Amino acid sequence: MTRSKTGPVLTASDYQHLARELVDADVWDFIEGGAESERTLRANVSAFDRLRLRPRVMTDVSTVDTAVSLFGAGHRTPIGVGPTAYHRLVNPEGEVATARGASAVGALFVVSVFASRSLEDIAAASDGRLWLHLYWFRRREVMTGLIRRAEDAGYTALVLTVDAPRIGRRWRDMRNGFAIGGDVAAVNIDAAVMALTHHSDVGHSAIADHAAQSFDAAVTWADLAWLRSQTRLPIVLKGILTAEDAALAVEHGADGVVVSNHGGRQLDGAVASLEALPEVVDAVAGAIPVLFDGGVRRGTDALVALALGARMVLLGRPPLWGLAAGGADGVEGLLRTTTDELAHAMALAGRPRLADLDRSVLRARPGGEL
Ligand SMILES: Cc1cc2nc3c(=O)[nH]c(=O)nc-3n(C[C@H](O)[C@H](O)[C@H](O)COP(=O)(O)O)c2cc1C
Ligand SMILES: CC(C)CC(=O)C(=O)O
Repeated sequence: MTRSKTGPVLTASDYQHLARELVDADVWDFIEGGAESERTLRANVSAFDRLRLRPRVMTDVSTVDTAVSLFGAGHRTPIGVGPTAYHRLVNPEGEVATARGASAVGALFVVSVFASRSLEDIAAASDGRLWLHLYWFRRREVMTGLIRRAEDAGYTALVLTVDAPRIGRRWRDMRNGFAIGGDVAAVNIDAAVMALTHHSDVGHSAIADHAAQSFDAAVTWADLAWLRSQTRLPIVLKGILTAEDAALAVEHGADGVVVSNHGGRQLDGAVASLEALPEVVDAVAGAIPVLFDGGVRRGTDALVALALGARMVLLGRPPLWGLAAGGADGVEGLLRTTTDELAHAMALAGRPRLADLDRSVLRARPGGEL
C-alpha cells in the first residue's frame, strides 16, 4: 500500500493531497480548474450529496461482480480512465504509465488526442482496452491520420468530444498565462499544428488560443456522416447533456454517448453531469450505451451513476492524481481503490451484480429530486 507522510493512501482524496505536493502550481491549476467561476465544477461533485441509497438485505452478496462489456470487449471494472491531455505534465512516462496502471485492473483507458506519448507506445504498454479521443480539427487529414494509426495499433473505439467548439474561459489558466512546457507536447499531431500551445502570454491560455486556431467550430450533426465514412470503429460522442442531443446522437448513428460537461471546464453554469444523466438515459431508451463522467470521487458515486443508467463511469482528474503521486502504481492504486469501494457498496446495498443497479437503489434527500 502507498503511504504518505500522514498515513496510508486509502482514498482518491488522499491521492489528490499527495499529488498537490508534487505538481507545479500552474499545472495544478490546469488540472483542478474549471471555467469562469467554477460553478459547474462544484455542482458536479455536490450533486452526489443530494441522493441517498436504499440498501436491500439478505440477497447473497458472497460474490460481487463488477465486470462489464462494451462494444464486444470485456472490462473488469465499469470505472475507466477518461481522456485527459498531456499526462507527461505530471509524470515523465505519461500515458504509458497510465496505460500500465489501467491494464493492471482491467480498466478502459480513453487516450486523449493530446496525449504526450505516441499512440503506439501507449498501445504497447496496454493489454488492449484502449479507445482514442478526438477533437474535430479544421484540418480533417489530422483526424484521418490519427484514426488510421489508432486502428492499426488496436484501439477499439473513437470518442469524439462535442462540447468544445472553443475552450472554456478558464480564469486560472488565463491568469497564469498557461502554456505547455517545452519537453511536453502533443506528440501524435504535427508539431506545426500544435505550435501555439507552447506560447505563454499572461491573460491568455495557450491551449484556448490553439483551439481557436485549429478546432472546427462549424461542425453540425450532418458532418457526423463524414466521420462515420472514415472508420468502422464505434463512435462515441462525449459531452451530451440534454434529451434533445441524446435523441439526435441516436438518429445520426452514434454508437454511444458520454454524459459530460467536461469536468466543469467548458460552459460555466451548465447542468451538473449527474443531473443530466436521467434525461439522457430516458431519451436514448436503451438504443446505445450511455457513459458518464463528472465529479466521481468514490465508489458510491460510481454506484449512483450506474444506478441512474450509466453503463460505464469515467474519471478525469483522479487518475492524474494517481499518476502524479505514484506513476503506473498510483493509477493502478486509484482505480483499484475506487473499484473496491464500488464492489463494497454493491455488497452493502444488496446488489451484487451491475445488472441489479437501477433507480430503486436511489432516493432523493427530502426536498430534492432524482
Ligand atoms: C487536465 C484535464 C485535461 C482534459 N483533457 C481533455 C481532453 O483532451 N479531451 C476531452 O474530451 N476531455 C478532457 N478533459 C475532460 C475529462 O475527459 C472529463 O470530462 C472530466 O475531467 C470529468 O470530470 P472529473 O475530472 O470530475 O472526473 C480534461 C480534463 C482535465 C482535468
Ligand atoms: C488541451 C485541452 C484542450 C484539453 C482539454 O480538453 C481540457 O483541458 O479540458
